[in-house]
Parts: sequence; C-alpha cells; structure tokens
Amino acid sequence: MELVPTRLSGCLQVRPFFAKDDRGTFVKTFHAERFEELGLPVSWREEYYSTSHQGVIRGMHFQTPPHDHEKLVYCQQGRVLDVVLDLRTQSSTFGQHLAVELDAARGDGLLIPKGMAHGFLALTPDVIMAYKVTTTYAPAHDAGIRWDSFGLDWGIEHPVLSARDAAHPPFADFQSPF
Ligand SMILES: Cc1cn([C@H]2C[C@H](O)[C@@H](COP(=O)(O)OP(=O)(O)O[C@H]3O[C@@H](C)C(=O)[C@@H](O)[C@H]3O)O2)c(=O)[nH]c1=O
Repeated sequence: MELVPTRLSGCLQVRPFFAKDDRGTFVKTFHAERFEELGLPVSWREEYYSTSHQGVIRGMHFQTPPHDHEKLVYCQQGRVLDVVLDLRTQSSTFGQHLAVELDAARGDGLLIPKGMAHGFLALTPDVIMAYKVTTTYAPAHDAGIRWDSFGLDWGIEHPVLSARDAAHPPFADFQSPF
C-alpha cells in the first residue's frame, strides 16, 4: 500500500495492494501498521457506502468540530471524479481544491484530513463509494458547501443533486470553523 502526498497537505492518494486474476480482483483497502508508521488515523468509528447513478454529484460535505473527522474513501465500482476542498483557514491552500479520478479498476482511494469538504461526480453508471470515518454521524454538525461555488469545472451542467446539496451555501458566504 502506497500513500502519496497531494498538493493539499494531509490529503493522500492511497494506492492499495491490488491483484487481478481469472476470478476477478482482490484489493486491500486498509492496513493499520502502514497507517500508524505514517502517523495516519487507524481508529475508524463508522463505515458506509453509497450507490450513485451516472451524473450524480454528492457533496461538498464535512462535519464541523467537535464532530469533524478524517475520511478514507474508495470507489469500489465504476469511476468518479473525487473532489476535496481545503477549509482550513491556516492552510496555505485554503479555498483550493483537488480533483482526482478514482477508478475501481485501479482500486485507488483518498485519505482526507479534518477541515476539508468532500464530494464526487459519478462518471459511470452504478458507482459504489465506500467510506471509513473517525467520528460517528452527527446530523447537527453535518454541513456542506455548494458544489458549483469554488471554481471547479466539473464538466457537467445539470448534475443530479439532493435537495440538501442544492441548498448548501456558496464558498464565498462560508465562515470556516476550521
Ligand atoms: C452521511 C450520513 C448520512 N446519513 C443519512 C442521512 C440521510 O437520511 C441519508 C443520506 O444522507 P446524505 O444525502 O448526506 O448522503 P451522501 O450525500 O451520500 O453523504 C455522503 O456524501 C459524501 C460526499 C461524503 O463525503 C460522505 O461522508 C457523506 O457525507 O443517510 C446517516 O444516517 N449517516 C451518515 O453518516
């Protein structure tokens, strides 16, 4: 398992052990010792997955302190444009984003630190996204920023959004608690 830095500090691309044979694939998505060696989180409190149709955008989501969390995400079926937005006011990349393709055919993932919003666009039909997070769901602290408000060209004009995601405040109006 390789953990590769990105231009947003603390946000790492995860290249897991990936094996393919006549039966299909084998992917190891987490290795506590490897994460511990690098000072990365190992105490996951919840794990969940979602399915999405092509053209769906989910995000940009985060939990506010004290319920903020690290997140380990993988696309387990299909392909997504995965997007992270830096909300850490003391960060040199505050307000900047990272957009990477996660492809189940490669098995790669993303480790997202506290203080970042996360979202994705489903690029293929029947996407499955899987998550591990270091705090449990806290609905009153579950927050978002509007997908089209921070300068990313998603390459889609009319994505499918939840009513909640369509109503998030734009980044320009957002007072970051991080
Ligand atoms: C996130 C979450 C949602 N829910 C509920 C709330 C709602 O009824 C239903 C669907 O919630 P949402 O519409 O927020 O689901 P979704 O848009 O898939 O939310 C996810 O989006 C991506 C981008 C992330 O980064 C994730 O951490 C998570 O926020 O599930 C939980 O019970 N536990 C949870 O941890």
